[in-house]
Amino acid sequence: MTFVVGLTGGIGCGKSSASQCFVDLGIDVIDTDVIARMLTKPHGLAMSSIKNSFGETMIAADGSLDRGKMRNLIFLDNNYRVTLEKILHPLILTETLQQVKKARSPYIIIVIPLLFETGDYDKVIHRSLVVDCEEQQQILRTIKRSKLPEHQVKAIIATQVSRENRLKKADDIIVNNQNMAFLKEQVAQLHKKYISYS
Ligand SMILES: Nc1ncnc2c1ncn2[C@@H]1O[C@H](COP(=O)(O)OP(=O)(O)OP(=O)(O)O)[C@@H](O)[C@H]1O
Repeated sequence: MTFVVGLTGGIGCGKSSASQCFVDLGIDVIDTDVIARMLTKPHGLAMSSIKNSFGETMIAADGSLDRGKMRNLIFLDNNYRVTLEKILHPLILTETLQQVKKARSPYIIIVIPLLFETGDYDKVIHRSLVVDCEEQQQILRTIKRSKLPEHQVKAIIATQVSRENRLKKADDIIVNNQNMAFLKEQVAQLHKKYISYS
């Protein structure tokens, strides 16, 4: 069985940046956010269930999920979040497991933003890796990249597991509080370690 590392971290902490560093080292990276987007494209596997549960109002003109509208809706009422997650999470897990089977690198990284929130991947991963930075930096990076307003970024952070708990649960931590070179250096060290485990 291939050695599997679950990479997580709060919004904007640098999960995509860190996972790109692993890709550059030849490692297969499976990104559950990419899978979620694939499932909610026009004709995506999740779209008929989303239409049944939420109606046409959540569907954009091209037939994909209207992510902005859905984001607003699930902030309004947590029941909507639960409904959406009940549709998406099993489909994401199934697709992830299929991609794990196809992966060929010495070990695999799965990017799972909600790794510690869901527990869905406890039996899939051998080790957890948290990409961490200070909350202020996290907020600035997220605003810069997503153009979401600060209050919405803070609201998203509040729905995620706390930084303290995430760090407690981490097997490995990337301290992403400097530049890209510092991030790459830490990924290179972890790469050596994971190769030795695989
Ligand atoms: N070490 C770094 N140096 C400079 N910029 C960085 C660094 N790490 C991340 N960033 C920038 O911060 C922003 C957020 O990073 P990234 O997209 O990797 O985070 P993420 O955790 O994947 O975010 P999300 O949870 O929203 O998907 C991006 O614009 C990225 O370029």
